[in-house]
Amino acid sequence: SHAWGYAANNGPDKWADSFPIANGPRQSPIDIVPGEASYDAELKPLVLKYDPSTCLEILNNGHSFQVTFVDDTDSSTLKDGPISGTYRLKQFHFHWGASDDKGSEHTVAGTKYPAELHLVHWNTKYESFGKAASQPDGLAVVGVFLKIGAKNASLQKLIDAFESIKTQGRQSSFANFNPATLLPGCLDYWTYDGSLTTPPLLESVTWIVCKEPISVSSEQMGKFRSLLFSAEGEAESCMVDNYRPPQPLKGRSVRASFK
Ligand SMILES: NS(=O)(=O)c1c(F)cccc1F
Ligand SMILES: [Zn+2]
Repeated sequence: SHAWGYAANNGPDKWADSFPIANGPRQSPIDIVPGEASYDAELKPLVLKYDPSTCLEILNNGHSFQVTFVDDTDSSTLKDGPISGTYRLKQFHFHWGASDDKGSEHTVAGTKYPAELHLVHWNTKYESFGKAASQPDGLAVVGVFLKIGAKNASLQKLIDAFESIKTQGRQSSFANFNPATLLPGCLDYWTYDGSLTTPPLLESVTWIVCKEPISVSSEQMGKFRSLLFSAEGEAESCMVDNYRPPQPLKGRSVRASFK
């Protein structure tokens, strides 16, 4: 059945069995090689406008934890950057490792970060996230690397909610969180055409990966690893290593917004 996951029997190396697009021409993530990215002076600065009052809930979906937003108006949007039009924030989530030496999906010249944040936006030229997700210009995901360092007060607000979403399927209300507090100070980015990094792996994502990481303490990473893939009453399985490794570039170019 479609019970995909990150274990040996249902993980990234098995996804092509049920989702053949896994071997498609624009799959994500990729290894970003800064020396091979081409600076594009026509790329605009990102314009992110987030309204904390659109924050709805935090949930454990069995693959990651996710914070979901009300997306029936243009309150929280992404504009400019490499995209045209207006994309609405739908949710953000993370990918991380079992130890601090791995966890990110994108890598930078082979370097893995301990975690990666994804802010998922959909193109309002389509009527919903679901419709947009099947279109080549339907989604725009902003990726932010997490690097071990100082404790991050903004991440701590998410961590403080983990007790209520420990197991798969649990969700709890989560209000007035401003995702802008998770962005690095500098919004220089790399951009390329890619896909969802989890099944159904749809090739509908304009990726926008920030060059500058945000900080997370090692203790905070430990709290990420206290979440469970498993549901209540099932044998406990720690939510770790929920990342897809880099995929073939297949001739795509990666552009840089900075010199
Ligand atoms: N990882 S990702 O950002 O590509 C992603 C999406 F964009 C949308 C849904 C799930 C998901 F995992
Ligand atoms: Zn993701």
